[in-house]
Amino acid sequence: MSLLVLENISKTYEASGWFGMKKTSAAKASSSGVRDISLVVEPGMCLGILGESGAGKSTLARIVLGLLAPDHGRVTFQDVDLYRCDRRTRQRLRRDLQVVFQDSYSAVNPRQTVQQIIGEPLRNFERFSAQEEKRIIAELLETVGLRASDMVKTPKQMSGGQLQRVNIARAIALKPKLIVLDEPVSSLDMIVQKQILLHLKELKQHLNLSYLFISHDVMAVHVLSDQVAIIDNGMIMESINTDDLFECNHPVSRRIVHSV
Ligand SMILES: Nc1ncnc2c1ncn2[C@@H]1O[C@H](COP(=O)(O)OP(=O)(O)OP(=O)(O)O)[C@@H](O)[C@H]1O
Repeated sequence: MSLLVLENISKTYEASGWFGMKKTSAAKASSSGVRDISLVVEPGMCLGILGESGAGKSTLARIVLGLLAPDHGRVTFQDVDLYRCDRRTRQRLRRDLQVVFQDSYSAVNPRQTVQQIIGEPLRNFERFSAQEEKRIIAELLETVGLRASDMVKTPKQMSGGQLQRVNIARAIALKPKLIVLDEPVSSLDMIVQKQILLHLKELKQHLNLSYLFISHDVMAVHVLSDQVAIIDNGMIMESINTDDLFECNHPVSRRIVHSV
């Protein structure tokens, strides 16, 4: 069974111009989200979605996360139609479908401690004793390369890279099946980017995770992904094995891949 299947997904944003005036048809076309996207994520696989700014990557991420209903097409996660199931089923699926966003600081409540941040999904979905929860959080911190003693810190006391590790710990806390990584290292410096990408790769193997890795960075996609879908203007231009990424055929794919 495939973990995630997208079939012919399209989403067009309602375009209104300045002061609510209607846009011209050319402007409407340019604000299109995604068009006729089909893709599959198998268990244990990292599918990279590579595209330039405005290509439709975040739109796709929000559709996969159940946050933005597509106009057409179907999203099937663990054999369930994500937009045609009841609320209870969707909530159950939510624990297997986690996300790490680009901006580590805005993804957390600045007033919470690391312990409270990582503990949130545990409290929402499980019923551990306070002691057991603390033990799990300590273990999660060590799994992502931080120290158990970091749990008393607040986001302000951490670097961007450390805080992104906290976000990763929160995302893996419930042992999900799929994590949507929406530009998870783009706001970090090069050395930290590489450390976190390699760590994500290790975690994928050890925890048998699958990733949908959204990025504009061809090198990052190359490090982490098994397969890559190159997206431009809301459409998939080419799907390719990562090993063949630099030999892609489509002229638009070549432009994107060689634009580094
Ligand atoms: N809420 C919205 N209303 C109108 N148009 C939108 C909206 N969100 C996105 N768009 C348009 O849809 C297209 C795809 O945007 P999206 O944010 O998905 O791209 P992206 O690849 O994630 O870009 P970036 O890397 O810059 O975040 C763009 O043309 C964008 O202007």
